[in-house]
Amino acid sequence: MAAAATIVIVPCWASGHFMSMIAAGKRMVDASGGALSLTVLVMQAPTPAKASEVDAHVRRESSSASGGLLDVRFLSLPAVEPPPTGSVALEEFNFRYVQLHAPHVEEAIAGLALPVAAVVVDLFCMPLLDVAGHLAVPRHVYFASTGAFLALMLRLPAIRDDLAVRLRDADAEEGTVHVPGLPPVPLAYMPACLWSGGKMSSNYEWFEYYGRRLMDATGIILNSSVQLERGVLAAIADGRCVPGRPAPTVHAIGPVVWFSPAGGEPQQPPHVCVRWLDTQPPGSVVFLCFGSNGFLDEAQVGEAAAGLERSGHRFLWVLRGAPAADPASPTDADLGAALPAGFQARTQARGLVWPAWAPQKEILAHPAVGGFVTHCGWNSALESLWHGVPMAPWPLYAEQHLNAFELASVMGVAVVMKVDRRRGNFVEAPELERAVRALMDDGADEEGRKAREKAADMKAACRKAVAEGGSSYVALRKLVRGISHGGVAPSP
Ligand SMILES: O=c1ccn([C@@H]2O[C@H](COP(=O)(O)OP(=O)(O)O[C@H]3O[C@H](CO)[C@@H](O)[C@H](O)[C@H]3O)[C@@H](O)[C@H]2O)c(=O)[nH]1
Repeated sequence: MAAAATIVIVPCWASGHFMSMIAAGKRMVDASGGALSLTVLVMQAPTPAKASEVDAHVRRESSSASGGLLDVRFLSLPAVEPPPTGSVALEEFNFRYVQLHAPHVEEAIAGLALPVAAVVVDLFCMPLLDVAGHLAVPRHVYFASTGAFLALMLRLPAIRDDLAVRLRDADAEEGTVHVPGLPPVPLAYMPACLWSGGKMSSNYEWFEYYGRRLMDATGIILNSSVQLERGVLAAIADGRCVPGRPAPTVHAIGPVVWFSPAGGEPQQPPHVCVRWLDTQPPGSVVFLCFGSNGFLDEAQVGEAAAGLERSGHRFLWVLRGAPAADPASPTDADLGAALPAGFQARTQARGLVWPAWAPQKEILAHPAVGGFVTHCGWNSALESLWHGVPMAPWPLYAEQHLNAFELASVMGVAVVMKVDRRRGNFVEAPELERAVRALMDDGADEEGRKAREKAADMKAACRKAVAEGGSSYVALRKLVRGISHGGVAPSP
């Protein structure tokens, strides 16, 4: 049937956000049974490397969407001149860059042929909430991270003074922070976007702003589920985050990962990493990967190589090189130069180092993979849980330290690994060796055994959440019903 209205989504250009939001948008359209279409307004990314990543995503998604059953359209917004970077904090730059798109977003929405049922903006595109407000269209925020980070952000304005003082204190590492619904969070696990290098981050005030603006949304669409984060979701719903004001309804529709039987879109012919995994015994390989932006410096690569070698375990290591021009885009690594002399020769019988983007979803779905050393980007964590793979958290930036705490100390699906924040999240070789052994040694380590069991439980819980009648399935349908009935025609 032809769609009667469209959902407009405005994703942020970062891959971990962009792909997650497209997948969520498609899921909404699918759940509407054809009553809604999806219109994706694509901002040109501010750097050439990110712009080409976004182009690749749009090309791939446009071809698969047109070949499929879903009504999905991509509209490119006119390019804007990025604001000067200078000494401006990253979040301020992003905010100003997004804000410059507001007139183009308004014009694009006004020019649509179908009535607009809702506008959904990424967390980092929050200035565009005002456009939807101006057009009197329901406005939702898509939150690609955890409910725990959402609870903390909602709480930031209320705890500003207390937190600001403590985060400014270089010796504050011993304290804890109260995130509603979580056990006390040690300061060492505070997100790096709030606290880094032993002091308050220059981005702090922007996250506080986002926390405040979240309250202006009609609803918050969250890539998580009640099964994964019952405590924090209850705390948000009970109004424990913002004193005296209920938060907007949180629609926990996750995990939003791809749901083909293999858990990804298998490449033909299979990728080198997958072909190598095909030759390894079940559950024997530890996989190391650090998301779309993560990379390790030279000293850390040497230390990680030593830890992996001493662990004696099989490994698949995605090793990216330091960014060249764009600080958020790692390059393909020159393995000869990056790895310690002789490492590859000594470990070639049991290890593969891959220097470029790898098919992570396919890798995590592979039966040979038994553990995942991850930077704890939330998509990576969800993909791991979807396949029941236990983790060793190695957080690097953004909110990843908080995710690491939740995975290890709340969900119990990860073994703790000591990451030295004061040394740029450095992990010593013996610590990596210990964590890999704990994760992979069969039954030898109690923490590892529990993490494997819990990860298997979470695999079942994730699948149950999105299956018919599951909490995320129900939340998605409720959201879509609400959107279908609340749509209004765009302004003439
Ligand atoms: O070689 C690679 C590297 C990554 N991926 C995929 O890229 C995505 C990475 O997403 P994520 O794990 O969330 O990491 P980031 O790209 O770092 O994501 C950003 O966005 C996330 C969602 O808000 C946050 O949780 C992170 O901290 C933030 O860095 C995942 O789907 C991976 O499967 C690959 O397929 N191959």
